[in-house]
Amino acid sequence: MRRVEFFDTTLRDGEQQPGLNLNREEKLKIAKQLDRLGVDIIEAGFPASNDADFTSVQQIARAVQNSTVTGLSRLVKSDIDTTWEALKESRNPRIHLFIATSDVHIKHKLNMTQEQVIEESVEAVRYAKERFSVVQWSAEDACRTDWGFLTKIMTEVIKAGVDVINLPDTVGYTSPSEIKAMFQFLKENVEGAENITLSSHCHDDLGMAVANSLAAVEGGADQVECTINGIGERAGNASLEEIAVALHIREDYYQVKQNLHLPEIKRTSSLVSKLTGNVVPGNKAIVGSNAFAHESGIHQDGVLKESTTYEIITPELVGVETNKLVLGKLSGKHAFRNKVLELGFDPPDEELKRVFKAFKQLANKKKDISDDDIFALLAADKVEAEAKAYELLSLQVNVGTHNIPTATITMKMPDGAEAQEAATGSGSVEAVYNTLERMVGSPIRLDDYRIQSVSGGEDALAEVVVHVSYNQQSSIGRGTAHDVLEASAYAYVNAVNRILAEAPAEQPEPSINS
Ligand SMILES: CC(=O)SCCNC(=O)CCNC(=O)[C@H](O)C(C)(C)COP(=O)(O)OP(=O)(O)OC[C@H]1O[C@@H](n2cnc3c(N)ncnc32)[C@H](O)[C@@H]1OP(=O)(O)O
Ligand SMILES: CC(C)C(=O)C(=O)O
Ligand SMILES: [Mg+2]
Repeated sequence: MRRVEFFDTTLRDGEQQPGLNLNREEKLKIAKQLDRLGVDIIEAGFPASNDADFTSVQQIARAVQNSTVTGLSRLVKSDIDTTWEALKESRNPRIHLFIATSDVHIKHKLNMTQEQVIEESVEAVRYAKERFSVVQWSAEDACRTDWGFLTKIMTEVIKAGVDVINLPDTVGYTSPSEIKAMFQFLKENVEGAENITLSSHCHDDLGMAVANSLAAVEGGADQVECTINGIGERAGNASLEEIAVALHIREDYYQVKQNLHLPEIKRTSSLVSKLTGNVVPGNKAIVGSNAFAHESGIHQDGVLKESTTYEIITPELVGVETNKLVLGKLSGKHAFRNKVLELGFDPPDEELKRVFKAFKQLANKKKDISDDDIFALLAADKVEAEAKAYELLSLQVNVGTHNIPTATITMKMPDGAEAQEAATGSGSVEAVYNTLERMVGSPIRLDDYRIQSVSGGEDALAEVVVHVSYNQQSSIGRGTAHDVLEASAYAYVNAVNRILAEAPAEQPEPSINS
């Protein structure tokens, strides 16, 4: 099986992303991580473009252990000399020369003729070959270049001694079938092509950079140029992690090997994301936070029974600890039960059904359901199930700057009848508790009242815990709801119910106000 080499240009083309600026230390950190990932070639910068790039390329070339380090250069002698100065101490000095070959670039940008482009390329390759052990030459905008001209110029640079020819889709214009055909054509028609490495370098303007890179491999490319997280000029470059994992997972189809140590992928992606400030979208293939997450009940059930039903990549392959079953409004009972067991509860089926119903109601209102939310639902349900006497049916509270807070409550009483009562208070919680006290018909002292939010965010649940005493007994009650007053009422009713459960003989007589 032939091997495809990974040429990472995060530090050169990646840094060309508008607004992105990495300092020397940051570039060194990324280069060392790329080395650990096992990329074959690191393009560390464009040494002749500025002093910072020069120093950084030099420093990376000295520091990196296994990867070959290269730098970009125009076909200008002074650029080649500067690149040599930056790389001469590296283990395998390698230069990346480039010149545009498409009509539009030659005519409007370079203001040259095709013959001049060939002449300058040949001269630069020869000059570079006297210094560097590996010389790469790129036909910028190759995918918009006439194949006849490409054949001609490639033949000449091969004769001049080039080792690697890169055929970039500089503006992300090509399609998978077209680039595959282009590589196949040039491999067959360029004299000496069999003795050099052919490389692809795709941009993502039409969202096809990865697909085009893979098609180039099918067409015969032995090297792929790409960046971590697909960062780069305009819409970015082909993303390394996507190409690498596609080649691995579909090795049966592509029939190529690679040298990357895939479990370093996630760490590399996170490092680049942190240092560049480029947030990786949740749905990004391989490295997005949702790449191994499932929220739909049918998928969660499938994954719990056999993960390969919905996962073609194991999280561990790319250095992600585990997959995630996210609970939400589309989740089903299998995933819910799995979470309940994970939290250390093992309720009987009836209780589980009840809590699942409460969870579904909550999920309809709340975007992110946390473990704390589930825990609160389970704990609340447990005490309610232990002792159900009073049941809060509805609560309405009138408050306002110039109003006396008034609560109106409807409850199911221990005898099964519905009762309604209203009372005021100096604050809204007090109005609720005065009303409940009237309905319970006995003086119940509130000893302590605590409120906290369960999980974060604006839609977090409120959890209220109360300590009450009645007839020399004390009890704790807990209530959870989106609304603070509702949670307060649930907590109070819960505490009263627990007293009733523990001392049935002392039951306070309910008042009949309905
Ligand atoms: C497809 C790619 O990603 S190519 C790499 C792009 N990356 C960068 O441009 C980042 C670094 N660039 C720079 O720092 C600067 O552009 C420099 C230092 C390289 C050049 O800066 P300047 O001399 O001010 O020129 P400027 O950038 O305005 O224009 C580019 C010049 O290089 C010429 N040029 C472009 N490509 C090449 C090439 N491969 N070989 C020789 N000359 C080239 C252009 O025709 C233009 O020449 P002109 O001044 O005679 O018109
Ligand atoms: C310099 C070359 C390889 C390039 O980045 C491109 O053409 O996109
Ligand atoms: Mg590019």
